[in-house]
Amino acid sequence: MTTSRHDLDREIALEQAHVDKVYANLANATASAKQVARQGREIFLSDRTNWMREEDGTALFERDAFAYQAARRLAVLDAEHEGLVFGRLDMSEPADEVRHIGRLGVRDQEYEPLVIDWRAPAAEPFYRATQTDPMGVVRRRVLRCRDDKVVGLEDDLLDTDAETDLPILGEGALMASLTRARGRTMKDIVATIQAEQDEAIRAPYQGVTVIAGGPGTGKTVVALHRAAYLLYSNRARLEKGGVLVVGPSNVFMNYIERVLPSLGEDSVTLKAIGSVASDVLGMASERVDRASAATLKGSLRMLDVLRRLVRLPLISGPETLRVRVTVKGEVLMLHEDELNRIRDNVLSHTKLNRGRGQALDQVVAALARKLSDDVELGDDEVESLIREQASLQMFMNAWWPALSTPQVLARLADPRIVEQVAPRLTPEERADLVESYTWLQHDGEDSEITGWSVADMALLDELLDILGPAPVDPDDSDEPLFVGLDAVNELVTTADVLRSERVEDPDADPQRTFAHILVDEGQDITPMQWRLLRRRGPQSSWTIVGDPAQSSYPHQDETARSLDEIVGRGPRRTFTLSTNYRSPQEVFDLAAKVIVKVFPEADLPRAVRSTGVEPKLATTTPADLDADLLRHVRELAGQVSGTVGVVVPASRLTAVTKLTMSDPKLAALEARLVVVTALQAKGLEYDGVLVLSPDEIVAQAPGAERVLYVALTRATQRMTTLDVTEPGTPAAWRSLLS
Ligand SMILES: Nc1ncnc2c1ncn2[C@@H]1O[C@H](COP(=O)(O)OP(=O)(O)OP(=O)(O)O)[C@@H](O)[C@H]1O
Repeated sequence: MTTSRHDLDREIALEQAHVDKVYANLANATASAKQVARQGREIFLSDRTNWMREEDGTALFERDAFAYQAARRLAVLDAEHEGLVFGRLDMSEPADEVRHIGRLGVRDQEYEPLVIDWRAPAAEPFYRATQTDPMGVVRRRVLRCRDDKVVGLEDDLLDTDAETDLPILGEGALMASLTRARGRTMKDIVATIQAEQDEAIRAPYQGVTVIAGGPGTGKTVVALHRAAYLLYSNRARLEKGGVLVVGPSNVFMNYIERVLPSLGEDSVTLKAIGSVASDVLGMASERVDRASAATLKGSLRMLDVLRRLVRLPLISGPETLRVRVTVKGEVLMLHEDELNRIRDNVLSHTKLNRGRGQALDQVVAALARKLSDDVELGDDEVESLIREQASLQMFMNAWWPALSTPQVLARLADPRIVEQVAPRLTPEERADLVESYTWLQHDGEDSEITGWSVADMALLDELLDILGPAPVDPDDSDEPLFVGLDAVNELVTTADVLRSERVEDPDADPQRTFAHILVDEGQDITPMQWRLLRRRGPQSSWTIVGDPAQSSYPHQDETARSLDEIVGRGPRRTFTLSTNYRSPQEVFDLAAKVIVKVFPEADLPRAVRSTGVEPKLATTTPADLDADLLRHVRELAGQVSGTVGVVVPASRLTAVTKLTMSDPKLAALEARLVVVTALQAKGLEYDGVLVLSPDEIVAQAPGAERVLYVALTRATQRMTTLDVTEPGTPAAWRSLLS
């Protein structure tokens, strides 16, 4: 490989000339797009009777649609200071053709391509060509740019048989990119996508695409590039229908949020799993239940509990659950059994919040049937006499109130209710469930735990599906809940009826739906959460990213069944990524030893690089913990130039955060230092990682050793583990290493 400074400078100057031309053309296109937009607006705003001129305006818009698109995406890129051009292909077929590859396509005045969008078919060889199959490429060049300046380049000679005098420069773009210090947010990999990753990115839109592979194989970053690719190849469908990207937490969403804008896409909705249902619930959560409750609440067994809960009336017992009216001096009553039958009958085909009218009708009819035959009144008269009675209205308000989902779920704080609605759970599970809602009794004052949990969001969303939306104002519950037949008299025409039903359509699903849903860390999505997601995409196609070996939800078979429901009969394709781009071999070898003992079927990727530095396995005692922890974290911070992550068991999060902040040296690191639980660290990476007390992480996290495996696979450079044990007592997890 030629590496002389002179050659390099000459080639950089040549590339700079092309990049300058690209920016100049783009500036022209943007200026003309803006001008056309302005003219278009003026035309539309001018005299509305001048139809010819309006048509002119439309034509202008169509002709310049390309410029608009480019200008819009450029505005996003500008904000990111990313280099627009990052690659070049020198082709042998077609002979001597040169293609520059970039974040968006740019053409010159003659409509000749100056830069090809990385997602276009013509750019595919940039990612797929190899020396075995050069795909017509002689030389592949990666350009490193800072804003609009070319600062370096790396070449690969792909067609070794081709007679060429093209210089081959540089030392490999991938390694340069992998060894850079990490910041707080994920970067795009558009210049260094590898062939197996490219296949997953460009997989067809339809059905379900599963991206599997071990830690650090690029599943997340590949999935995000896939979202950008799908927007490019199916823009009309996806911009209209929307793309939803779901991840495990807000920290994770913040970590990945810059990737799509850096690829010029800003129209994607990003949500943590605890926020997906905020569209209908008006709330979100990040709070994780204790392991046993989290697992139970994620299970499909909760469906039976919720359905029974909705059926269970708020009032019960022969003295309370009865209705009594008087007609012509005759007392008519319905008792618990009869009322329960009506309730079951209505709820067998109607949602509770939509069924009140029917339930009232059936109660009235049943009461009317009780009237003795010798009362001489027409059926209609009897029914309207019954309906008028205040006792009936009061009974209906108590028996069939419009319910909000939190009101219903909150009933699980009462052990007597749980006893009735959860006969299939074990006594321990029932106790776990009640215990997880004790915060509802305390007004949240003395307890650290307040508010609904992430798992509750899926239960609330499910309840909404069972109940139907509550009417806007619960105080109006004597009124018909929705405009229905009762209101027809006031309407004039059939069209009015239809229109009115459209506005208040009680059968319309309230949640927002998407055309494509991308789920990251899919191994942690519980079956109840899959149901929540499916309601957001009944017709959508899916990209599902995950690694079962990192799962914190223990019942994988149940999860697999939920996933099968999503797939239905649609096409499903799986891509398994096999190279670990994150952790050095020394770090990953240690993590691999842990996971194969407990999860032998784990996908173990091959680490792409090695640093020669083994992880450090340190031990301390409870008494020395604070001092030793600070010492080790300071040491790591001195060894790496990027981020340092302290991964702790959940019970120590607050204490360790305070401890590190109280140390002036560590406090000075500011954004470079992060303290997170092992669960929060999912999907993230840091240059230096300290894993505190692996044994406690195993004991406290729902996925036990699998969550420890997550913690042990976060480092890009160096890792220290710190056991906290009494002198002479070895840490239990170390036995997994032998
Ligand atoms: N082709 C590539 N070029 C440069 N960097 C890459 C490439 N592929 C992956 N990486 C980098 O490797 C790191 C790991 O990627 P990513 O987080 O997507 O992996 P993952 O498979 O989702 O990991 P985990 O399962 O642990 O969440 C990231 O820093 C990513 O940018």
